[in-house]
Amino acid sequence: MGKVQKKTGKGRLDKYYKLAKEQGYRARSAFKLIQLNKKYSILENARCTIDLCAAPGGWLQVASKYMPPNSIIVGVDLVPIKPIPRVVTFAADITTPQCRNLIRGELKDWKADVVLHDGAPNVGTAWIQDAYSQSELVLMSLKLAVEFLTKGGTFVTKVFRSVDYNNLIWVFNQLFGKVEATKPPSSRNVSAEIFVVCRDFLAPKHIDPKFLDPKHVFKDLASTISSSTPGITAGDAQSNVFHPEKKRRHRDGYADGDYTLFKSIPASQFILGDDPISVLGSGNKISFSTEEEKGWLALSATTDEVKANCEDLKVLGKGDFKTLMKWRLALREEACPICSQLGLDVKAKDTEDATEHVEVVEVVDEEQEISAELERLNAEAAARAKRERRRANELKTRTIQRMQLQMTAPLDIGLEQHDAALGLGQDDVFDLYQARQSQRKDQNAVYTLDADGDDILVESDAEEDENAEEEALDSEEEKERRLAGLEAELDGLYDAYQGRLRERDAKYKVKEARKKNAERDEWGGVKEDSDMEDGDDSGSEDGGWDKVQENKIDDGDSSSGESDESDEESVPTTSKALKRRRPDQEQVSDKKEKRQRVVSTVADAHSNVSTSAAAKLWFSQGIFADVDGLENLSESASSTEETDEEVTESEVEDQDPDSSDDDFETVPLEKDADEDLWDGENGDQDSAVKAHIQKHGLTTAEAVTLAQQLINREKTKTQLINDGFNRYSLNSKEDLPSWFLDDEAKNYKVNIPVTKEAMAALRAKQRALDARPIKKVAEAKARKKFKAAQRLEKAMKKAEGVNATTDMSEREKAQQIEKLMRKGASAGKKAKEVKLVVAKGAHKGVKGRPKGVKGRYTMVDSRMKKEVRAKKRREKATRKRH
Ligand SMILES: C[S@@+](CC[C@H](N)C(=O)[O-])C[C@H]1O[C@@H](n2cnc3c(N)ncnc32)[C@H](O)[C@@H]1O
Repeated sequence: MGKVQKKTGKGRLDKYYKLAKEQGYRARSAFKLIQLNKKYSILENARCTIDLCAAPGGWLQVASKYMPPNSIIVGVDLVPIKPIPRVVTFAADITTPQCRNLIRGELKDWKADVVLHDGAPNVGTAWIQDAYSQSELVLMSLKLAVEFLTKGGTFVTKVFRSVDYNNLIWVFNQLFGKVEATKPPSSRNVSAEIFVVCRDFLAPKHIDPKFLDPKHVFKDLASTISSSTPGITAGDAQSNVFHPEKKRRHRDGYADGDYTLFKSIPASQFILGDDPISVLGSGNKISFSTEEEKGWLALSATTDEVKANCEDLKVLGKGDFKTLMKWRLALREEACPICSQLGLDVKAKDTEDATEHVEVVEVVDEEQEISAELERLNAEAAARAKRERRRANELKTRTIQRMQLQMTAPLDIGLEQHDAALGLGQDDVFDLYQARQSQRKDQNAVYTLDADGDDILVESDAEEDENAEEEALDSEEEKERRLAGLEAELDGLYDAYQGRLRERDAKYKVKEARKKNAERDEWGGVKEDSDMEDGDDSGSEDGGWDKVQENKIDDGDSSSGESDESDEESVPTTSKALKRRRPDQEQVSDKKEKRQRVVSTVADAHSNVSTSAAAKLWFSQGIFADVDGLENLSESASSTEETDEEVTESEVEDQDPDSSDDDFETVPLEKDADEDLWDGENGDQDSAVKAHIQKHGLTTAEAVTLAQQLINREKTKTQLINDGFNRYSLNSKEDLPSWFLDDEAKNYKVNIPVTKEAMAALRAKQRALDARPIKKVAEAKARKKFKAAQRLEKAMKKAEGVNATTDMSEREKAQQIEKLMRKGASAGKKAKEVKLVVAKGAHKGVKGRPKGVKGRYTMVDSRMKKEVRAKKRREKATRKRH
């Protein structure tokens, strides 16, 4: 097939397309013929068929399939058709005599029963053009059909619903007995095609050649476009330059006496004529030959553009024609003396068409402009609204997120209470700059940050307070205080956030539960010593708590100084800032500081903390005899386990006035196994690690790798110690916020390589752990074992009794003992087996023991099971209804 108008998009691949593919048809159009044949039974009785415009051969395939064997099928198309069995094909133009001769040569004297035509011209221009050529093609195919069809034969053709349609049908009716137009279901609705089935060919002896002459058949149509302009023929349908798609072929030939192709039209004909549009379409040039016309040339309305346009009308576009029409109007309206002399109404009916056209175009342009402008404004407004909506949503989401992360605590924080600029938590509390700025706004001072991030006072509103404010703000102390306050707040919020995270963590929950259990076990009872000066009883339920309080009091004057000296690193914050914290800020203290302080004081405090009775009992076992520093470990453990509440500095100060001078507070250590092992800086770290390893073994792949390397002598102890000093080991953690340190700890560390073997060892260990039976199973097994042992023991006792008796002979004794021992060794009574005997066949209706059944038995009925089930079902249904 040549160029075929393609239906684009998914619609092209419709069900007939798929069917055609499935059934091996070359074109989906095959189904059109199948459906036509189904309706009119065209092919079944045909012995000779000619298919005009047959490529790629879909219709030929159908014809070959439905026509009787040995029938003749001839296909013609402009493009060659791939061979089809039983089909002869030619490549020829059906409008040419050559095609006719080829068919004649093939058919010889035969006549065709059916002539098919599904032609579509290969022009891809405007639809009206297509339709016209299609009609011509139809007439050409009809010409061939009437030549080759036998009397009573059928002609099937495709026509397009166009102005030519009725003319064609009229012609068909002259030549065929029955003419019917139909649109098979497979023909797309979007297509203007329609199939005309002309049956019962009349085969008149003489056919008027006009019936087959497009010039005559479509004559009426051509004449509908009349021309009142002298020298312009009806064939000048193309003269409407504003509708070039309605171009028609020049089928009337040249006007009488005018045989030239180039036409020069006098300007007066265009200006004064009734049909200026036709003039523009028919001529090549507008000439100014008369004096009058030359006079128009001199007018201002006749611009250079107009003159250039008049030179060659064939190259003009729509816009140029509009210019000429406007020029014509202008001449007629203002400059043309003839018009005024003639009293011509410039907006007269004769020019209405053109005038209207031009005006409409202008109005449309203006309207278009306005609507475009409107559209633009609307789009802008919509975009703006969308942007605002998005921004609001983002803000909302951020706020919610912060609330969820506990980063925003509206009205909980001193800053926010005073500062509306923070938008009740809408703004980021981590924005230090903003926080400071807003804080200062309260004090009517505006600040900015210098290059180093320090505050610089830019201006101050309230002059009265200016000096005082400046003093306060500029002072280092004030700055430090504020900074410390903010950081403390941040830390507090971060701790709360971590707390939340931990609460959600299942492992943490288990750990907490264990801790509680341990606490329960280790509870030291009600404090005996009740001579505490402090009246605060918040934690007094716990004996351990009280003891820690005592320790703190003791430490306040004695140990703090010592610790300070003995372990300077562990108490890094001897800063004045902490001392000067605001009361509300003091409640939130640095987690790290707390930890360090406790570590430094626990060692001194241990003498005051008594170990619980259970702990004493436990550690009194021989196994712990050689373990160094056990006391410290156990004591620190008990003290820290018991004191998991925070103690504020103020409380410590309350308890001991001397301690107010002290630079640090004693806070109970938050018990954390890992912290004990890896983070603690006390002397017990090694022993704690040892204990942990003894209890759990090596639990990390890194540790196993290192251990294996040591054992395999790949590394020496010295190398390992040296490896311990790396670029991270001397990093100071001083003054860094805990959230930062937590984050650093995750990523800022040496990557110890892990070997495959280490991983395999750990996995094997884990598998062994997993393979352990669960507690209940282990208990059941142990119970069983225990009972077996008991039985055996009992049997032994009995056997001894039997042996001791004098009433029995030795043989009898041996028999009895053997029986007893067998019984004792057996696994106890076995449930006796009950045999189920189905009451059917030989057992049906049997009373008493059925034949061949030994031991215990139960008779069962095969129906019983079903009936019981049915009964249950019924009961259930009745229950539901109630
Ligand atoms: C829709 S296709 C025919 C499809 C065909 N019925 C089938 O089922 O495969 C139209 C065909 O008409 C052919 N055609 C158009 N003008 C022609 C002409 N003047 N002579 C011969 N064939 C022509 C085109 O080459 C094109 O292959």
